[in-house]
Amino acid sequence: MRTSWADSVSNSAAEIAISDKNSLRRPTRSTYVPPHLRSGSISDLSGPVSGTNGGSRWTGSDGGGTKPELRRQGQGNSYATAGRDAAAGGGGGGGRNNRSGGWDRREREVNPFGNDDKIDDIKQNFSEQENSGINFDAYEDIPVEVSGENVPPPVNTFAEIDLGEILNQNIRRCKYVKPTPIQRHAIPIALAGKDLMACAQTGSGKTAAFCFPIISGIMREPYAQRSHVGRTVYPLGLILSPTRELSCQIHDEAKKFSYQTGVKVVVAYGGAPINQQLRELERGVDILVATPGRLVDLLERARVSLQAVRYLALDEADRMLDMGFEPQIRKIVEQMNMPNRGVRQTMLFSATFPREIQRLASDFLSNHIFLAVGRVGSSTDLIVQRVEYVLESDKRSHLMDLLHAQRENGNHGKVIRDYLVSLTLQLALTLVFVETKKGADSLEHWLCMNGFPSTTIHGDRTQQERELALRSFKSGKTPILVATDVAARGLDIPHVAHVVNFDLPNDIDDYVHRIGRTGRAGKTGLATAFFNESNLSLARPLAELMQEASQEVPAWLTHYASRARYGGNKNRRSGGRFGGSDFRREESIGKNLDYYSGGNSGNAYGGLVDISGGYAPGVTSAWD
Ligand SMILES: Nc1ncnc2c1ncn2[C@@H]1O[C@H](COP(=O)(O)OP(=O)(O)OP(=O)(O)O)[C@@H](O)[C@H]1O
Repeated sequence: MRTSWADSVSNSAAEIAISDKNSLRRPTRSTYVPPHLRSGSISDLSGPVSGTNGGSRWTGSDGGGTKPELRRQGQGNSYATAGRDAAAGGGGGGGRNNRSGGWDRREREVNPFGNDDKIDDIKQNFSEQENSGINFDAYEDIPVEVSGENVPPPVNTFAEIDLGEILNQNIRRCKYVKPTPIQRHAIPIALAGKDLMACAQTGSGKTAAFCFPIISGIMREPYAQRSHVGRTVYPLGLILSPTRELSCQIHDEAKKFSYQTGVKVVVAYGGAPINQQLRELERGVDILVATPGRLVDLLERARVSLQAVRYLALDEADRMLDMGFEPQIRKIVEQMNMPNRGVRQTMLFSATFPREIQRLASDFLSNHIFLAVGRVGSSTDLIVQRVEYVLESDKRSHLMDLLHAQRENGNHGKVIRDYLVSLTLQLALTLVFVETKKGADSLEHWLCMNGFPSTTIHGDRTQQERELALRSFKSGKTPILVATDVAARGLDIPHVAHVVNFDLPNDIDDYVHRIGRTGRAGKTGLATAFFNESNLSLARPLAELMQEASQEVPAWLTHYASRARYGGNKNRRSGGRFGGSDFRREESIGKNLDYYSGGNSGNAYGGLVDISGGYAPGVTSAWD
């Protein structure tokens, strides 16, 4: 059995267990009405609703739960004006609608950029060459596939998007000079209020692609004040992710993006003391970033209600909707009073999107736009992939050889380069993936004994240990991290130069996410995999993947691939690159229907479009 599975399931199971225990123990409060039993809107509830208009604030002035694109009509002026006002106020305004929520957070808000807050300096020093970390050349000519109705055109610069001055300042503080391809396409779609299923390669900036529109949308909300009823809070935005560490990371990013906008972002995840999270929630929340287990707990305690959610984003959406998480997600989205699809705006993001998960995901979407940027489900060309035949019994000595070679090349440990000028730490970190939690501990111990400072992250460690391990790895104190699949998705750790698949996963998508911990944001990386007879089901998809990424495929792997039958369903790639094209299109073609021919005429992006190459509907895309 794969660890990735065991880990995520055991993590979420642990979170459910906590939640079950708590809900059983919790004394019934006489005043408490469980959210799912409340039939009315927030405004129907008696009790002190803090906020000018209670339930109607998120529905807009019509009070009727209109779609964002409808709501936004005619708001352009106030939006722009408020942005100007905020800018005139020195960049510290409470957003376009002065989202004070009854308290002034500006004084208390910690600057997530540290002291590096001299916007004018940043502006002055800005140039594409020196900034950003993103090598945009690496993303030139990237194939883009969009399908759906009335797709807004992409933008080339952040300036073309009306995000408002404060958000733009934060983008500059992040040193983002221009949008990445996924951001160029996804942000205008999301700002138009469309539901979105977006696939883009690992490390290509998906987090900002869903955070910017949510923050901007909340800043546009006509009724600015944050509401709560008793101790229940009503976030407007909900971002779900599969692991605690990823939720923390998204939270950190979102806090940077929303700095001084007045939009408050709170994180809730299992394994950490819930009381602290409850206290944070009580101070107010506009965007809640959460893992599903802890969110269910908060919902059952009625400390969070989803009734006001206007924006729902699932990061690593294919993982969130696979067998491990799907029941929990369905419960959260369908049984906890969240506004229906079509009323809320739903955005699903991942680097991989198998077709069967796309089909399942459409239950949560309304007339969505499908967007694929880059070779979906594939690795980026920035990652050099090597696969080596290594017997189980030889794996440790083989790893040792790799690490020694790396050390000799001066590629390991901490090298301080140009300290006085840039204070940049140039780290070369190695991430080693193994199958089991026990295997992780044992390999880490062995590496340490052999003079390679290492640490480990997996589901059997306490959250405190996990966070400590991650910090120690990031800082270079322990430049080797031995991990199970708990670290496979989403984590954005600078300077990971080498990913070693000591044990290969069973699923090619997991491989894609694992190696995607390196070669991020335009930087190059190396991924080495140890392959042997126990990985036969992966031979074919791995060989295909490497070939497509212009990697050297060893002859022995090609041989195994030609003999191999596909293992599980998920590794079957016929009919679409890892679900890299819109399943609606594939199905309509299968049924000989022209799904996109109706209702799209007159819109430049109304049908299936390859923006880089410009092929017509029905023509196979660059990676099919
Ligand atoms: N426009 C931009 N300019 C420069 N850097 C950017 C830009 N957008 C994002 N980044 C940086 O790129 C890195 C990768 O972004 P992010 O973590 O959002 O990738 P991702 O696509 O979500 O990856 P994964 O699929 O692994 O989750 C981050 O360090 C982020 O700060």
